[in-house]
Amino acid sequence: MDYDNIKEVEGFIESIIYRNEDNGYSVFEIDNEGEEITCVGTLSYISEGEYIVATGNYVKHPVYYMQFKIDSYEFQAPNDTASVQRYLASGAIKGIGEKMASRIVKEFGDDTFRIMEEEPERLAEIKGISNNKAMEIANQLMDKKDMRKAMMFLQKFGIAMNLATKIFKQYGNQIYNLIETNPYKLADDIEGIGFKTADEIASRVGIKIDSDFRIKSGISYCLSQASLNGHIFLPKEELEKDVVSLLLIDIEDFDKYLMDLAVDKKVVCKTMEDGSVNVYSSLYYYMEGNVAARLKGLAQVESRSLEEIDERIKRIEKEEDIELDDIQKEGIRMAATSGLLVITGGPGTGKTTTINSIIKFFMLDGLEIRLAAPTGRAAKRMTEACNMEAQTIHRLLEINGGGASESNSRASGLSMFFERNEDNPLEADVIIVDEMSMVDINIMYSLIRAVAVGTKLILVGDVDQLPSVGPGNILKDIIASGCFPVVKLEKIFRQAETSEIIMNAHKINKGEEVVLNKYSKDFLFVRRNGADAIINAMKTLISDKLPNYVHADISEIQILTPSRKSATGVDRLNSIMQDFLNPSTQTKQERVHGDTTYREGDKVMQIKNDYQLEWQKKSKYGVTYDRGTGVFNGDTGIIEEISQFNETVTVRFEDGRFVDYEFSQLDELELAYAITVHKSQGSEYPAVIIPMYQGPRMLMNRNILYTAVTRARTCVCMVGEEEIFRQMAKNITDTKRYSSLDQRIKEIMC
Ligand SMILES: Nc1ncnc2c1ncn2[C@@H]1O[C@H](COP(=O)(O)OP(=O)(O)OP(=O)(O)O)[C@@H](O)[C@H]1O
Repeated sequence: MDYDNIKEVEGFIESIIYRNEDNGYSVFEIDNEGEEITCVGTLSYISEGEYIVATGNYVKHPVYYMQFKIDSYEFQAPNDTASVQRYLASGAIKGIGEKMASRIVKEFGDDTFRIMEEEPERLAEIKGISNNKAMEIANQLMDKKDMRKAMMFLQKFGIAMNLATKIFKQYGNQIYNLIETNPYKLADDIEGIGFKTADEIASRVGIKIDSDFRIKSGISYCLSQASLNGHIFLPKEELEKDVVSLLLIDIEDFDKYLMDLAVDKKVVCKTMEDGSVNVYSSLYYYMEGNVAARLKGLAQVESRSLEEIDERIKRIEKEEDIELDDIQKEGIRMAATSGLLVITGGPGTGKTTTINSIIKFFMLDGLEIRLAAPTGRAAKRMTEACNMEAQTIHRLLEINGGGASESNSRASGLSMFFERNEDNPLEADVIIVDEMSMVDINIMYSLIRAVAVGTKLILVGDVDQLPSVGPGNILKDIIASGCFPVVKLEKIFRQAETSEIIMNAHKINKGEEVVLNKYSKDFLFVRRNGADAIINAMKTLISDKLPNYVHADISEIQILTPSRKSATGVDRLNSIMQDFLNPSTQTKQERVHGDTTYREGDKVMQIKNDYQLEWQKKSKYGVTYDRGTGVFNGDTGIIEEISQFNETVTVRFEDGRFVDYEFSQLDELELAYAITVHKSQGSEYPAVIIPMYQGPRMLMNRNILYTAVTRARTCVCMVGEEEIFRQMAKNITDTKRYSSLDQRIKEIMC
């Protein structure tokens, strides 16, 4: 065949081989009078059975040979009886099979399509088609036509195909009117469309920049952006400033817009005692209130003989061969007599020892105890430290997949995802949650809804760790409220000679001088100047020095760095360390996705919670013995295999789970030779390496340094400039987080 001269093909779409709903890229086969042609192209809409006329040219694919690459195309209504019959029989219209199609065409001939569109009631003349069915068929035809038109329309605004489908499903033919009057509604209603996209559409259709819709949508957007930075609310003045700089207009009567949004129940404005006003998105306002009320409900006092408690503490001390400190004992007494307890302290202050004694105490009562932590790694650590199974909070609450995404779940406080809630609370007498500093308002709300009054809740954590990534300041606020029993552990039990990590972490936290040298057993500072010299020294440490020193595999040693983008940020370090530790070879398969090359043998991390991702556990013979769903933010593993044929990347996670990622799902993974300190929260590694090099000031602070250092079990290795270390240790200008759980608790408790 003379492929070079063929510039147009046409035929029925026989089968869709591949379609990316994000960008419309499709591979499909058409039947051109018996000849099958494989076509590739970006199509806003596609459906098997449609008749397409496409222009383009043939290209040669290395595996699939000749394919027709589409430049432009149009769908044509079938125009001869054979085509009409074929279209109807293709399954494109639900409820019409081959036999029915031939009956219809026999009756109406070439006029079939016109009749179906203009006089659909006549379809009922055909045997087997009732009046209702006739109308249903007509509706389907109409819908298809409408959908095609809407997709083409939305594409003009650069809206991805799957979003366009969602938009059409939500609004149908209202979409044209909506886009012309208030495209900002899309940002409210459609997950995946944000203010920026809506604003872009609005400017194209000529909506005024000071339109009410734009201002109100801008306010909601600024509040949601604030929540991404951890805030539950914003002071009114700050919000107004954000909105003005977003919209680049003067707003005369800001209060009026706030009032409108409050009437629509989108925001809550709260006037404080000093007359200032805080603005909340309604979601977080009610979540905070709910968490406060439920905490109050749990905080019941149980009367119990102190003598009996102390007797039992003695018994535990004897059995465990340990002498508990006075505060630790007090902690056990409080746990025995309170429905809600917080235990807080820095590293090595005996939190785990106290939890373990509490567990023993309640075991002697025969109580059912459940342990949980916010991430998989933290839960694993807790399991080892307590010698009892700990789960992620997600698993504890029995995540059910639900079919929605995380951002969707945010809108409903995640709760739609969990089997456990107020109607089906956790069946436990005592629930102990570790690493509470990582718990944000969403997960706290979901957790507390599932804890019935009468179940004891013990919250454990170190308030000086970085706050949660999500909004809220839960642990700090609960303590700050002063309304609940808190055990503050301050004595460092691990001695200086055995752990400089612990001693120095406490010094950093208190702002005391830390001696830096390279002769320490576990707190090393290697002086280097300049990013490249620092990275070279890091290479030697990770490949040569540390694995033997801490008896760990290279993959277990973690590089932690404050920033993403600097010269020693995550992105650059990952690319350098990948080349160094896992270079390209002929035998290793690779897959490029975005800016990243994924290679067999690479260390990777899951970077979002995906409740639907399937995993399997396999025996050493490759036989699956366990399977389930859910892979969570922070889970780390190694790329075991990349299959170009199946278009999958298989990752073996640290806990032995295998997960197949389709190539299109690679956004969920990141290389993990280096990770941010934020991502390392709740994890512990045998050794960590931290570059000490300049970066964005707001990330070069004490909180980050403290969190990074406390991630190391056996050895912390800092490489770089001493001055940077000193600056970080000094910088306590914590970026302010607006949350008010402490106030809300006080309001209902006092
Ligand atoms: N009362 C005590 N007497 C003697 N040693 C203790 C006591 N309490 C804790 N320790 C010891 O101190 C060390 C640190 O305690 P533990 O692991 O409980 O602290 P932690 O706060 O959980 O630390 P991290 O946050 O670093 O895990 C352990 O070796 C533990 O055995």
